[in-house]
Amino acid sequence: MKVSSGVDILVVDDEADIRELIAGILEDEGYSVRTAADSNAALRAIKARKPSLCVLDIWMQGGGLDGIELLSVIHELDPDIPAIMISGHGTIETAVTAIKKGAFDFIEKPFKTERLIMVVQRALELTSLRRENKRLRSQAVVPDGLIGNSAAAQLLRSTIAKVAPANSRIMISGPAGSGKELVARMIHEVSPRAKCEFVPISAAGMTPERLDVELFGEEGESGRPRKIGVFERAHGGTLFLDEVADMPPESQSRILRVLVEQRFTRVGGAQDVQVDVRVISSTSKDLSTEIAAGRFREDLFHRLNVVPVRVPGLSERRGDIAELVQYFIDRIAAAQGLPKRILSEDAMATLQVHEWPGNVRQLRNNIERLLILATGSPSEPITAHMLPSEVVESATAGAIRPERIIALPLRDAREVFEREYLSSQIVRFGGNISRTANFIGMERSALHRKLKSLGLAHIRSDEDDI
Ligand SMILES: Nc1ncnc2c1ncn2[C@@H]1O[C@H](COP(=O)(O)OP(=O)(O)OP(=O)(O)O)[C@@H](O)[C@H]1O
Repeated sequence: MKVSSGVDILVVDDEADIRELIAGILEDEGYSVRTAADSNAALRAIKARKPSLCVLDIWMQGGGLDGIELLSVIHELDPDIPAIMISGHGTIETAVTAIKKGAFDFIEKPFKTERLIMVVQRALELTSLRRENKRLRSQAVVPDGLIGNSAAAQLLRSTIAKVAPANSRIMISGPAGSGKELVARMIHEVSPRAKCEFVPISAAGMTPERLDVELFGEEGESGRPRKIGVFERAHGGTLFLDEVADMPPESQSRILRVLVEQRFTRVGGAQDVQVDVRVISSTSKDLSTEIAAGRFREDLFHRLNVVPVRVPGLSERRGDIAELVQYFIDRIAAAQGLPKRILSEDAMATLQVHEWPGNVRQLRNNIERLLILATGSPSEPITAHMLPSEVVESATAGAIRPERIIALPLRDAREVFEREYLSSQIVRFGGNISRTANFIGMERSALHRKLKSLGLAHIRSDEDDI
């Protein structure tokens, strides 16, 4: 099947004949293809225009980055560009590493034309599916629920219920990917404004001029709008200023004026537009630092930060991880027509001790990758060694450090170990002693005695009293 247009593929290989061969095959399929002989040329091409997909040779001679290093740089620029790796004989292990680092798939040289075409098609399909899911999610009238039952998740739910009915502006802070936009959507959905739109806007990557048009719209002939801005679209509803600290100073001043005056003019226009909008903002940066550095207006901060809401990072609510994992498995499997998988106890434990710097979004991406790449029959559990290497490595690195306990006599060292081990296990099982005892292979009553002797009796859950 020929693909008409719009798909732009970048082929990076230091061998001219392979490069041309791959380009020729893909062009015959109707794709538009650009080529690069090394990583520098590749990065220049990507910066000039974002490709729909990259085909990267793993081993490239002549200086510059190799394919795997290039893959990391590309994904730093844009994690959504799918990459297919080309590996030579004997480099399968490296190709597997590339997949763990986020490559979509790999093709072994010498390869069959059909295999190349099939992998490219699959990668493009998956990417467009993801884009569509993202679009649907951003349009969804009813947001996904807030998953999790940790004390932090419960507090967040009760805060949402409290702040939603009021009309006050809200500033949601929390690390990237922790769920700030989800919380904003939930506030909108349970507020009296739910019948009108929730409109998110992010300033990332926009020039101040473009952002002005996005925020306030643009006026065409005879005072008629050529483009409606988000302030107008959110009339009666909620405007979500995502990562508000990314707003350039010019836009900060204009937003402040709208908040004070409740009116604005469209770009290129003279007519006042009046709106009734509730503004919810989010930040993953410490705004007091941004204010001190002169990057964020203090008067705007006070206008926006009427009710502060903090969304904790995932490492502060590890008790939610098991539930989130199950939720993502169910959702992603259903959305992408993939078989559901179960996780072995050790795989789940590894996910529960990982730091998750990218928070819930990173956990979600890892689950999606696991479901897509999982080998073996769907009835076989996914084990810890099938998880991405950085997750497995950080789990072992977090274990009791020998340099800390080496200075202790055995009895005290054992106590340090038992204390850390048992408290982590209990947190992992949401404070449930029976499940903890079952997993660690101890009688429930013996575990109770042990916790008491270690001074840890308080961390068990209430319903678990003996
Ligand atoms: N408690 C939760 N239950 C279910 N899904 C969640 C939860 N928290 C976050 N998510 C999901 O994780 C992803 C990231 O969340 P979201 O976009 O709200 O984070 P964010 O803090 O706004 O991120 P950023 O700072 O990068 O804009 C989304 O897919 C969201 O639906």
